[in-house]
Amino acid sequence: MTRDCTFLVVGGGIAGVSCAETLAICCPTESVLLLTESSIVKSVTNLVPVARYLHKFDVREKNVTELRAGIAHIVDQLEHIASKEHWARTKSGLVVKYRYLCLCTGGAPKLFGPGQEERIIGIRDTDSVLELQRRLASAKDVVILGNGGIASELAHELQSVNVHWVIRDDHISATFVDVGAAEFFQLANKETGLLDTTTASTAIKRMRYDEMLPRAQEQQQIKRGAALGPDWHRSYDLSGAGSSVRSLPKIYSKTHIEKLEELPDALRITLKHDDDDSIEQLSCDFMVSATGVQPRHDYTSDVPLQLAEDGGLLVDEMMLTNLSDVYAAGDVCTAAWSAASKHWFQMRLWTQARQMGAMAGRSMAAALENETIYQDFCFELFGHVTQLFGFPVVLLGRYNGQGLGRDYELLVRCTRNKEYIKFVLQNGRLRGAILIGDTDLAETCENLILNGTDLEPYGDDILNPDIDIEDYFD
Ligand SMILES: Cc1cc2nc3c(=O)[nH]c(=O)nc-3n(C[C@H](O)[C@H](O)[C@H](O)COP(=O)(O)OP(=O)(O)OC[C@H]3O[C@@H](n4cnc5c(N)ncnc54)[C@H](O)[C@@H]3O)c2cc1C
Ligand SMILES: NC(=O)C1=CN([C@@H]2O[C@H](COP(=O)(O)OP(=O)(O)OC[C@H]3O[C@@H](n4cnc5c(N)ncnc54)[C@H](OP(=O)(O)O)[C@@H]3O)[C@@H](O)[C@H]2O)C=CC1
Repeated sequence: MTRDCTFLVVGGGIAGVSCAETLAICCPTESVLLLTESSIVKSVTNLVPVARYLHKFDVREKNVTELRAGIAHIVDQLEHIASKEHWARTKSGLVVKYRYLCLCTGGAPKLFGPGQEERIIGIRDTDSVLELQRRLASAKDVVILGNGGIASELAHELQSVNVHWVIRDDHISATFVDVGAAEFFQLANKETGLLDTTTASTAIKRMRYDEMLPRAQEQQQIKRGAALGPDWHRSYDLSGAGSSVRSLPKIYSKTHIEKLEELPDALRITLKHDDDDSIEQLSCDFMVSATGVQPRHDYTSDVPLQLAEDGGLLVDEMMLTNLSDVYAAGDVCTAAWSAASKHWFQMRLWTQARQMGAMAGRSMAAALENETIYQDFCFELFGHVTQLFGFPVVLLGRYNGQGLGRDYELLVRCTRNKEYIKFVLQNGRLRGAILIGDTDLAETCENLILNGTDLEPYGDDILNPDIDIEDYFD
């Protein structure tokens, strides 16, 4: 069995669908074929600009048959790529001859432990959330391991269950925010409902911080499925079998798991606290290992695909891999140019999956037409819009001083239970920002970062609540 197409895109997540849609728009007379494991694919809807580079959007699941006209599909799994001869083979034995190929096969949760434990789960796709829900229904104690996006969401969303949150850092949500913002969230969480906004007091602080260096990633395990959409937890009841009185998660900071034991009716976890090497034991019904993503490329190729240290397929600015006419986008790839970018770096997020998918589509279309194109301007500035602990959050540029060494200053404005604004300044220039709450500062910060405006003359006034900096710089 064989099939021909000009463009073959593999993966029905946001990267694959964005790539296929871009190709269908750029090359309406060419054949675009989407090869996907599942007939349910993801697409972006309700795209709303928050600033010039920042967008909010919803992710919708739809049947692959509902994709725009001009995109054909096959529900199957990629097994092998013969890049020199320009064909790919699927698990069911179908050979697809292509001119250009794009790999958008996403990632899988990287679980803690050897991967055999029945009581450790990861969250990635709809199936994994249904499994979480099933286990929660009879659970009284749950451990969350990890300090990134999923852990932060679950710590806020799980109800009627005792949540034990084990983190290696000294503060919560460390992949996204600093210690000050973490305190802001925890305080707001405790005081929700008691807030009197009229008496909220504002404090401004300037301080120097050391860079928080990334730690080595550990255990890995491969699982299937397209990743969930933003606000995925709103569509599911995440209640346990315990008391319905809302209790805050118990946080075990600067703590490692020393040992895991699977008992007939529980998981016993031995914790070691880094500060004093003390040992503590916990028993839980199950543990959610929210410990990051492992790029997923469980197919073979005639020429080995070049991998980055984190296991991603290395791609250049045009999203091209080391294989001729083979591109990659989204969670499966690692941006080779990331380290050299002034204001952008890679994080495995929806926004970047969408941008990379579209960029790969444009590159493939340009290659077919023999045209030269440039990298999209969206890769000039890192931007992420999300929601943490019920607050809108905007992250811009090197928001945690990533890659700036020790050579930067922080300017922070905090209004309890209302807003937390952090500017990362280097040589008087804004290099990054964390904006929590309805600050309306996203576009101004984008401009200040990209224009490299000298903010030295304004001193701490730059965050003075009595000065409208939006007006100031417009
Ligand atoms: C619980 C959760 C919440 C998240 N929340 C947010 C958020 O709020 N904001 C945000 O920015 N990001 C969030 N993310 C991250 C975001 O979902 C991912 O970065 C993004 O979805 C990656 O898209 P992708 O298309 O690269 O990969 P995926 O969505 O993983 O899609 C990969 C696709 O490839 C298919 N595939 C894999 N191998 C093969 C093969 N051999 N043959 C055929 N098909 C194959 C898979 O079935 C899948 O359809 C979240 C992730 C998770 C897990
Ligand atoms: N709102 C949003 O934007 C959301 C985004 N996401 C995205 O989905 C993906 C998956 O999320 P998630 O799994 O939370 O991944 P993240 O990469 O966000 O976080 C992984 C966390 O696990 C920690 N970790 C890794 N290994 C271990 C270990 N062996 N023991 C203890 N802790 C460990 C990491 O610590 P360290 O940094 O020290 O290695 C880090 O805190 C990510 O790309 C994330 O950005 C998910 C949910 C919400």
